[in-house]
Amino acid sequence: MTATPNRTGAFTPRSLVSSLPEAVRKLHPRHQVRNPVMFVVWVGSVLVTVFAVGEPSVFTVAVAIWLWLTVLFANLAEAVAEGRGKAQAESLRRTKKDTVARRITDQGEEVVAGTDLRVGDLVVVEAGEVVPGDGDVVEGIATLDESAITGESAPVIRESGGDRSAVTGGTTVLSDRVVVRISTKPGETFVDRMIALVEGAQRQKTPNEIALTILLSTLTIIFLLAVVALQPFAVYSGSAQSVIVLTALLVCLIPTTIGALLSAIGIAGMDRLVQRNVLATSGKAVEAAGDIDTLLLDKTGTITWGNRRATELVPVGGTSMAALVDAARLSSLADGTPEGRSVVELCAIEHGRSAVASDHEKTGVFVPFSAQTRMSGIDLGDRRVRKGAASGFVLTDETRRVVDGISADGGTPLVVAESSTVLGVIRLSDVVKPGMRERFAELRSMGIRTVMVTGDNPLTAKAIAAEAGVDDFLAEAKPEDKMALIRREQDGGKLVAMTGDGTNDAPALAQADVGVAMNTGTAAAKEAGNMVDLDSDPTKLIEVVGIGKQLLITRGALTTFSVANDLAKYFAILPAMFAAIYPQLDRLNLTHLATPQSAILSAVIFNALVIVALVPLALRGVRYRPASASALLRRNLLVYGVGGLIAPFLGIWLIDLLVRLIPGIG
Ligand SMILES: Nc1ncnc2c1ncn2[C@@H]1O[C@H](COP(=O)(O)OP(=O)(O)OP(=O)(O)O)[C@@H](O)[C@H]1O
Ligand SMILES: [K+]
Ligand SMILES: [Mg+2]
Repeated sequence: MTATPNRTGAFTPRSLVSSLPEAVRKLHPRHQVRNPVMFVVWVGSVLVTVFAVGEPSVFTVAVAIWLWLTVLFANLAEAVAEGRGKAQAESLRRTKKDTVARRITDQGEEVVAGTDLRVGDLVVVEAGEVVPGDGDVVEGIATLDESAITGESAPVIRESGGDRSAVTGGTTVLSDRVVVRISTKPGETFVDRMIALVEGAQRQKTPNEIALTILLSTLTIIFLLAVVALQPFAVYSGSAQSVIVLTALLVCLIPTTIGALLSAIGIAGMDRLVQRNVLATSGKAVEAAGDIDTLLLDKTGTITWGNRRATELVPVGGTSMAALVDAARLSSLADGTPEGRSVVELCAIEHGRSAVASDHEKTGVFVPFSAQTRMSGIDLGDRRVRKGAASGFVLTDETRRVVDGISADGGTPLVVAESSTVLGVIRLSDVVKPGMRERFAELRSMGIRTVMVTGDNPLTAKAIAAEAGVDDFLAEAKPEDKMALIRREQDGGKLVAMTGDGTNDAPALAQADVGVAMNTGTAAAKEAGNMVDLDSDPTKLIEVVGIGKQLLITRGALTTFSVANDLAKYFAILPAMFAAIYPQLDRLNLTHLATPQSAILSAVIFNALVIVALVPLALRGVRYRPASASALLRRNLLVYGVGGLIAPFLGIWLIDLLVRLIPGIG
């Protein structure tokens, strides 16, 4: 949500220097073979070095040095990108200090090391203590400082029973006392996984990256053949080229720019998510986010604030207000949902009824709310009191009118009934978050369809959908309906994203191409999704889509630039190389490079410097405004394609002005 203090955001030139040792370490061939384009440069560097040692000249030594620098700069790009994650992993490790846990036993409490906890253990955590492991609050409510994980210093509330029950090891309880059931083994906690993730230990090439690598390798082979084929032609015309010149030419022509920056772009994309407190378990998910066609959003808590509160009681069928208040309160006394608690509060504040159950009331059998029945209530003696969605009751015309009236306003009607007699209706009010309409308009301009999914009735859903400006809605949705909707969209060839927090959401989160689980959500939801939002902000999905798009666009733009660049280099260098034999070619030698040697060396230097120059862009991502994919493509081809064609002529010409001053070259 807000900028977080412990996140290393912007690229600084200093990081180029501090990443140098790592870049040197990456010169090892074991690392280089993973990147075919750069491996060719590496082999070329070795070759030229051997020749330079055998027959040292200013030219050969200079070319050898700059070829090694090319490889080093590529390593540097990757090392800088990784360095940011390492800094973060370091700060996370600090939160993993040795904790002690107060484990509950049959005899009472015992103090054990946090590392000795087992899944299912119950531990007590009180104000001032550190949560010893990941788990769910099973008793009590407390405020916690989660800044160790999220970087966000504002306290958060965690409580038993609801969608805000998950706590993370390493965070601190600020007030009150909770009992936590441990849900993960020591060593496999969320922080452990997070460290592995930001360090890139698990990073694998995504399918898109693999496809691009194959394309780049193919280009490399084509250029290799083209350069080799040049030699007979050169020999025939009496100007056989040296291995050094041919190698230099090859390096200039193969797509080194994108080859060098590809992995940094991917790492930086993950990193941009981390900076926004989203952890992706795979780079594939980040890419999928950039291609999303359909976005599923919950109504309550995502589009609306989610603190849905009872605001009014409407008796029907001649029922007295007192009788309705009595039944509404009774049905909610043991209902721990925010909705249930707000009903009890309304009865207490506006109707003077006690907010706690009497001893007699405590003997009732509570019927908890479930998303399946959409109902909750109590059986007390021979009284059967229920409240819930209107669809679960038989309504008179009068009640139907009240229910529809509340729904049409965007409120949620809860019908209250005793035995089979409807007594009245509770109005639950919720407010659409500000700025939603603009966000959905933004998504629409990117070509993304938004669908609001809610358990609420169609009328309420329609009213809220219209107010918020979503494209479509699905009402009276049970959890399995979400999954069915996702399947339907996917069968139509669409990529689908959704957010969720409940165990109920887990199947749908797993089915979605991008499933963002809330950090407060249940362990099942977090396992099922491929991203976790530490801020538990369901609208974060919109930013995630933006980051995914930016990743794809950055990669596309730099690929375009790289290939255009290589083509331009061909026309910048060749005329200079052959000008001596074919004077007519000199007319093509637009930039009037001094000598063939200075032309070659300038091109190699330019080729290497372009990599460093583009590191900030690769890490930051190209600037991105919401627009349709085709508009973005057009703009990118124009800016990066044309820019890529012009840059080498300018750059090589400028470098040549300096290089020609070197004795033995100019
Ligand atoms: N505590 C409760 N007791 C009885 N009925 C409830 C309670 N809470 C919600 N309901 C009813 O059940 C319906 C479905 O609730 P559910 O939580 O499945 O979806 P929702 O919160 O309306 O939508 P969303 O999927 O956006 O969270 C609600 O619209 C409401 O009519
Ligand atoms: K190149
Ligand atoms: Mg709900």
